[in-house]
Amino acid sequence: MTSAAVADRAVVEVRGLTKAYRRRGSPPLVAVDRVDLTVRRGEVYGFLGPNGAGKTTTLRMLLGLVRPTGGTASVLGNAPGSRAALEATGAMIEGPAFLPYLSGTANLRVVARYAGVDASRVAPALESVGLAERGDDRYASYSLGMKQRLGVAAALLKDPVLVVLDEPTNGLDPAGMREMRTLVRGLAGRGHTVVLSSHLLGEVQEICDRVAVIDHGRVVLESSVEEMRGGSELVVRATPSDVARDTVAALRGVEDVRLRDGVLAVRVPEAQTADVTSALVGAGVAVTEVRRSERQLEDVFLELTGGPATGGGDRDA
Ligand SMILES: Nc1ncnc2c1ncn2[C@@H]1O[C@H](COP(=O)(O)OP(=O)(O)OP(=O)(O)O)[C@@H](O)[C@H]1O
Repeated sequence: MTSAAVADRAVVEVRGLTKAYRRRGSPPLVAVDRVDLTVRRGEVYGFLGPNGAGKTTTLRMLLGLVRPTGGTASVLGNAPGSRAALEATGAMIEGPAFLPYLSGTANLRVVARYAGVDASRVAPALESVGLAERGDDRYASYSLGMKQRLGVAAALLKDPVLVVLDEPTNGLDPAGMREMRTLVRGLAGRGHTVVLSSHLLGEVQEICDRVAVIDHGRVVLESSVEEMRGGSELVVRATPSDVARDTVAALRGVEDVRLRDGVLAVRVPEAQTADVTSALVGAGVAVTEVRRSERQLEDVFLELTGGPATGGGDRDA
């Protein structure tokens, strides 16, 4: 294969991946149902879905920790769990486990020895998660955000092509979340490919390049975050609103106009915003507000699944 072909090859390819758990006296529980995914080199790929959707099970299959009952998965062309796949992959899954009485540095040395990685990798890994100065402090003294970042540092010890992070911001306060987002984007900036799971729409929207939306084990959408938002809309408040709607609908370039609760949502190229305003004024309509609004991932999720994005009354979404 040429080097260009290697660079183009997907880092993760998943086709028809399925995991059914047998249950005594009941039909099997299909945790992951015929999932197709492609993760390209250098992107941050988000796996978005409510609790219990099957995200962790899928990630565990990518790491060779859970055996699929159907379909295929590959990491850089290798079977998950194979030596070649493991060498190319670093992961933080279901919370990092470290020894509380050891320092961050000492903990990473333990992980490095266990993983057969040279101890010289510990310092750069700490550095890349912003913990270089706290490396000598005991793990027990770390904030939750620091603990999570040490988990990412452990995943980076091998300097892997692929970094898999299961709910990396789970439980973090807003400052910790922000640090983790910056860290993840930085990983992609340094050439790593990142696959992460999240049940937080806003987070995925901010960090990821592409997203798979998963619901009840099925991928209901795989696309770029940009495409998923579907471009921006113009929000217009004007009275009388029905005259405003008809005026805007008659304009060239307007793709769609919807009137909801007295507010118009207009799909129109950004360059034509001024045309909308002047047409309304020309029609004698009183305009009180014209602004651009991004379509949120939350709206997309509702459209796709017919339900809210977080199950079980989760904290924020
Ligand atoms: N070892 C197992 N045995 C039986 N059922 C399991 C097992 N692991 C997961 N499941 C079930 O599979 C489904 C998907 O679980 P999974 O943990 O993959 O979801 P998730 O999207 O990661 O959600 P969460 O964020 O809550 O972990 C759930 O219904 C879960 O109860």
